[in-house]
Amino acid sequence: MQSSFYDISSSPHFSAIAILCAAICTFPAILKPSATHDPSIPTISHGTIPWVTRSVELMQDPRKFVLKYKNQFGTSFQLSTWGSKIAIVTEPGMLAALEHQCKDLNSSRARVDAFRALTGIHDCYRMTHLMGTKVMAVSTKMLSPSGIVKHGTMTSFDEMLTRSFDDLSTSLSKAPNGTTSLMLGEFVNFHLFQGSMNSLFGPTFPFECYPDYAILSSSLQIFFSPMANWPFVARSQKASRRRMVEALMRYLDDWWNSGRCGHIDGISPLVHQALVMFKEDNLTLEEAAGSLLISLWGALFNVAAMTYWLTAHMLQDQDLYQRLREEALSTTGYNNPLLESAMQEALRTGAVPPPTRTVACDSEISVDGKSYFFQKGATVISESSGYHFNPEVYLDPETFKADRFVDETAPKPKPWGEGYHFCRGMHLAKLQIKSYMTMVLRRFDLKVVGKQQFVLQRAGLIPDVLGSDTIRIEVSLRS
Ligand code: HEM
Repeated sequence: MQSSFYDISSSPHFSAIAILCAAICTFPAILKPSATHDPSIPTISHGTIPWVTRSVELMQDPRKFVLKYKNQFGTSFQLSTWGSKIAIVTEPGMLAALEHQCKDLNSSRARVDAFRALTGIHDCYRMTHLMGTKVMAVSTKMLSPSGIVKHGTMTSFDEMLTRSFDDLSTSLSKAPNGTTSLMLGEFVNFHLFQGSMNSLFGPTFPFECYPDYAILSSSLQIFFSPMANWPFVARSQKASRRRMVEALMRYLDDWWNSGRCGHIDGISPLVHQALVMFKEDNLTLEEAAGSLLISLWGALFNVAAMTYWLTAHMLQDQDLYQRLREEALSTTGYNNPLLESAMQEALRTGAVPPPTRTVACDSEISVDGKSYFFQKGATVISESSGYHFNPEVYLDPETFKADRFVDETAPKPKPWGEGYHFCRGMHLAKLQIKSYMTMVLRRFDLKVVGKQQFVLQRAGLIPDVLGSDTIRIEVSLRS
């Protein structure tokens, strides 16, 4: 990605700047007296600069932050930012229990923030409501294990992935030395984008918008920041985001204007039904395209991050690479025990944007007999690394052990969220990761070029595979 003054999202100090800006924007809030409350959630001390130091520490390395304060305070703790609190819960079940007891704990603000960040469409309450209610009900059915089989979701994913790898094979066979060199994040994202978009939208999807998707997905931190709407900030990233929305509007245009009888070639029943609902609820074409962009991102972003992480680990360990390849070559499908286990280990050690909720009014809830007070306006973040790196659950948690889950009784990782908003796409995601890995293992040789840093970076709380990738690979046809 080109770098300029405007591309400040790539600066390591961006988190600090964003938080400072948030602080300035919310300054009046700290002048109000805060409600008196039972301080049963331990609060982390301010640090050298009140309201700033700890927020920056959290954004710089969320996993390290969570593990450090979990050791000190236990499963939940909070920090003060200007005018509000961030409560962090680290154990599976806590977020679901909170949601269950507290109707005032909701995801609306997080959804609206995500919608605005990803689409640039400011007025998005109708869309977030529709997506969170009617479309979610359809997703639950269609993305279930039986729904995936019934609607051929993996078939269309596999077909397009195969075609995308066929194109790569052809270009490799014509290349003078039979290899191509590129960044691992690019390799993973590009081909998954082809498969995933085909399975959701069909072959008329504007696949040429991939470069804009790549820029958008590595610019999220800046779009989530209070500076996002400043006119001179991230102009090139905003242009990519706009082009994505426009490409989806063109994709929809004919169908949208065709009345009820139109059909989009190869579209998944899930997206088709969502479009019918968008029309029935009188969304504009732009709002419908924005909603598709959200679905597109939700379906691809985490799958690509986890696949990247798994591939990176495989390339770092030649013995594992060899064993995965032998397994892939000796079977026909992709339900292979070592691959399954290595994928679970990637899901354990990788990172996802953590589920986030807002507390609409002062609330007291109890979890496992312990009472917790949440102040109105507080943000609740559920960070699974507290569980995934707990040595009482996973022996030697910092080490990537590909065989860890060959023993099927080992407790499975939980990167899927929980409660009302748990991941509907988890079954599909696992199949896609395994399909991608199996095809790569069967068809190509990958080699890391030079010494690279194997770290799954986050930009703030969001994994940033494309923006911070340092792993260059050489790809050739399998020898
Ligand atoms: C490795 C891949 C994936 C991971 C780690 C993952 C993780 C998550 C997490 C943590 C949530 C909870 C969000 C929250 O509570 O705010 C979630 C929700 C969801 N995910 Fe996934 N996801 C993945 C892949 C997918 C795929 C492939 C799809 C669909 C094709 C999908 C569809 C959904 C849906 C529909 C929701 C519910 C959103 C809501 O209710 O707001 N996910 N996912």
